[in-house]
This record gives sequence, C-alpha cells and structure tokens, in this order.
Amino acid sequence: MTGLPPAAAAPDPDSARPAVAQATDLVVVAQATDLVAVAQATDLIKDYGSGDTRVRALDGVNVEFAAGEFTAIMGPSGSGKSTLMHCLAGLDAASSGSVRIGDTELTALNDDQLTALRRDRIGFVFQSFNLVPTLTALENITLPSDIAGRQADRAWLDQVVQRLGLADRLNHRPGELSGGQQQRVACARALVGRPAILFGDEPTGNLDSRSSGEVLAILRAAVDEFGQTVVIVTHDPRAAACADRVVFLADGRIVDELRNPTADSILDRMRGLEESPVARS
Ligand SMILES: Nc1ncnc2c1ncn2[C@@H]1O[C@H](COP(=O)(O)OP(=O)(O)OP(=O)(O)O)[C@@H](O)[C@H]1O
Repeated sequence: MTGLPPAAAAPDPDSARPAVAQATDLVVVAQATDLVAVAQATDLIKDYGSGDTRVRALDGVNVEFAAGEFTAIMGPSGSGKSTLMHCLAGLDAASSGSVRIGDTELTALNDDQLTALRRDRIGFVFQSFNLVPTLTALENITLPSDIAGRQADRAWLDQVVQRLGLADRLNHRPGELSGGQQQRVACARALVGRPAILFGDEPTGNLDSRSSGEVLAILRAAVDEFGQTVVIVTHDPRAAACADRVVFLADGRIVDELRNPTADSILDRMRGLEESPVARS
C-alpha cells in the first residue's frame, strides 16, 4: 500500500492508471497478466415487455471482464448500460444468453442460489449509496456478513476502513456523513467481503467533483492494491478515464472499446456514437 494516492486525493487519470508492478503486488500482476475472465456475458439478450410494447434493451452482448482490471461501461442514454450491469450482477434476469461469474452460470441458479452468489461473490455500489439510515457506518459495512451469519475478517476490515479514511467515522449514522463519506462507506461494505467483482452503477453520479475524485481513487486503489476487479457504469468521461478499459454500448450492443483511455479520447468516441446511432440489422 505504498506509493499510492491517499484516499482523499482526486486521481490523475494518467498517473492513476494501473500496471503498478510493485513487488508486493505479485498476485495482482499475475491476475492482470493472465486476463482470467471474472465475469462474462455471451449472446446476452434482454427484452422488457412483449408484443408491440417490447423493448430490446440488450441485443446480443458479448463481453468479458478480466481479473484485476477496472472497466467503465459508457454509451448514450437508453443504450442498455444499467440493464447489462444488472444482468451481470444477477439483479435482473436475461431473456436469453449466458452470464458467468467465474465458473458459475447465473441462468442455471434458482433464487436462493442467486441471492447467495450476490451476497458472497458480488459487491455493488449504487448511485444513491443505499445505506441503512438507522445503522452506524460500521454496522452498514458489516451488514452483509452479519446477514450471512459470518464474522467479518477484522484485520481486512481494519485495512479497508483505514485505506478509505473512515476510521473516525465508524460510529456515525449515514445522516451524519457527507455524500462522499457515505459512498466511501458503501465502497467499504462492497470491498470488505472480498467479492470476485465489484459493480458500480453511476457510483459518482450524486457526488461533487472532490468526492467523486475520492471515490474514483478508492476504486482505482482497490484494483491496484487489493487486486479487485471493478466494473462501473458512468456518463462522466473523467470518471471513465480512471479505468483501464472503456466499453461502449449503443442500441443494446457493444460497439467499441478503448484501452488506456483519456477523457479526450472517450469524449471523441462518445460524440461519434451520439451523432451516428448504430442502426439495428
Ligand atoms: N423496467 C423496464 N421496463 C421497460 N423498459 C425498460 C426498463 N428498464 C429499462 N428499459 C428500457 O431499456 C432500454 C435500456 O435501458 P437502460 O436503463 O439499461 O439504459 P442506460 O444506458 O442505462 O440509460 P441511462 O444512461 O439513461 O441510465 C431503454 O430503452 C429503457 O427505456
């Protein structure tokens, strides 16, 4: 955990970007090099409604998310970003196609198995924080393990809390915390269970630029320091520029991809998508 930006510093997208081949991060480097797919969608179709009112939100999506990578999903409004993330995270069921988290095929799971998979292997950070207002920050962070009847790993919990700058806020309730602090609590809650993958649906959408920078620095550090795999949906090119890779959706399909993105290169691609929508075949 040396040589990385403090949690409070807004990340410089260029210097914050990965690779970070530190001797202490051998596991992370091995994961990134091997490009093991932690999550995978194959021929994914999602329809809402039926007949004349049917909306095809996902139209044959094929995408993989490699271990130890930070990916941003972007695209025009209504292109299917949230639908894709919700199907990948087991929050919504696809109409057809396959979603795998590691070796587990989500479409083969019943409701109880899906609930257990979401609890044990997936972390989620929402735009609206989704903290329980009557619980303290610490109780919110340990809630998933409490519900599962498990003891949180105290050493890991302490490390996450320290790294996220929350040590002196643990006894506060969400209403006593700023938006940025609340989102850091939500990040801690997601990270403390060591999920296979952490999904963020517009995780900086409700934050000012300083708090947004803090949360992005945390997600970046989670990848670089903890070897976490992170996927976010965002409309903000500066947020997406903190990722290793940007995947672009249009009209329910993956239409482009950028590696080592900058805010400018992302803006260029987005302009292209908004000016010439992809025609359905
Ligand atoms: N519950 C639903 N019922 C019917 N249609 C839906 C539902 N949810 C989403 N859709 C439609 O599916 C399409 C994809 O929606 P989705 O929310 O995934 O897009 P998005 O790219 O996340 O949009 P935004 O950037 O505006 O949040 C849109 O046409 C939307 O209107």
